[in-house]
Amino acid sequence: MNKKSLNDVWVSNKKVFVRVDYNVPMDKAGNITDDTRIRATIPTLEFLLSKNAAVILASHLGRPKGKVAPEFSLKPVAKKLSELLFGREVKFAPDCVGPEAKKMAAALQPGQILMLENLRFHAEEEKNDPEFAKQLAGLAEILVNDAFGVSHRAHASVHGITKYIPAVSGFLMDKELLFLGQAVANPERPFVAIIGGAKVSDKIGVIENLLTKVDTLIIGGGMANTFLAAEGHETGKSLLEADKLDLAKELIATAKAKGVSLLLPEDVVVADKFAADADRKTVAAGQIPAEWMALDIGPASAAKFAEALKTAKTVVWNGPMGVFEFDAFAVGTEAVAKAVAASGAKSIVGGGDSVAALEKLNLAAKITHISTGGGASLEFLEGKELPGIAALADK
Ligand SMILES: Nc1ncnc2c1ncn2[C@@H]1O[C@H](COP(=O)(O)OP(=O)(O)OP(=O)(O)O)[C@@H](O)[C@H]1O
Ligand SMILES: O=C(O)[C@H](O)COP(=O)(O)O
Repeated sequence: MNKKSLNDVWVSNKKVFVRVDYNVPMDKAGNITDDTRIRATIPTLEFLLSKNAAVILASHLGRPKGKVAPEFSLKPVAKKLSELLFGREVKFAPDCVGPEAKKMAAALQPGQILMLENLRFHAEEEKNDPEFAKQLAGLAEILVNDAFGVSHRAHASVHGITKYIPAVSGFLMDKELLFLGQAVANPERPFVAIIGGAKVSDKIGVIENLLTKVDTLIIGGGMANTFLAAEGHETGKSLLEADKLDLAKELIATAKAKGVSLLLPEDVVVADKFAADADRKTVAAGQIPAEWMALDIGPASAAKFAEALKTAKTVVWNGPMGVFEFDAFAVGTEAVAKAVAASGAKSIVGGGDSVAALEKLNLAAKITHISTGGGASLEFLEGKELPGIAALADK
């Protein structure tokens, strides 16, 4: 990449504004249920602290819509970070701008960490407001952007701020760009992509772009129904996007024209209602009964997909193969998780559900790269320019 990274700049004894994506899931009691995004930034933080930088951390959490909302406070995140740094103090500023934040940032000493309160408590963050961006920039001398997960948003803390202080990527950002970048620009072949999840409409761009790059495209999950219907199959009460049938037909034709092997489910697990305890049976993809709905891929599909993954050298996976939240319909997603892990390919996985399946099966360690980006990794795979990355300083 022709962008400057943390290794290219002098940070010793400097005040460094580190934008992270600590938008982590929490339960109702405010406990962090998955700290992956926090742990993923530790290498950047350890490096900065070892260089005696004064670290000012900023993140958003949730979508508080520009208003102060205590349930979206980053305070529990500061506590968790302190634990992950073996008890090192993480100071906490009650706001990300204003006199208190300014005072605390000014007083911060080399080797200390200060976390600012949720950036999205100010509507100006999402509006990319120049004055707000200037205030954030005023707290530090340089921006280290380690927030890959938010790099598809042109927000003040990742975009506007770079007009006032130089911006470089952190090590997590570097890692994301390296693995995702290599997969789309220079994949070792065969390159197999697995796309699942609820709707085709969410992932049209990704499917279109991947069709120009992959050798095999596997489609599962709810979105597969629209493709099955496009091939003339009856899909009963399954989730179906009738307005995307022509598009699905076009995508099938594009795959054919490009010589991409497009794999759709050949059998599905159908349910008599959308419920964890629904009656279920496995049927051929072409024989979904009128009153039933497909909620998972069947065993023959899982075996077909696993076969394609066996020889893969690069795998990209996003989205579950079925209604993974219900144990009875998580079998297909788990079978794909096992096949991706066993493939020995360079594997890149994004999307909360796919990662959760891998973690449940204790297979996450077998994956080459688990992306911390949801929407950001999808937009990257679509081939879009991400504003947070475009704004980094050129080399
Ligand atoms: N056959 C199906 N019918 C209805 N819903 C389905 C089906 N298969 C999968 N889903 C649903 O798709 C949802 C996930 O789709 P989504 O596109 O959000 O996936 P994702 O990219 O992995 O996103 P996330 O980051 O939230 O995991 C799950 O809630 C799952 O229940
Ligand atoms: O979780 C994410 O994908 C990022 O933190 C971005 O969050 P957003 O979709 O609310 O901008």
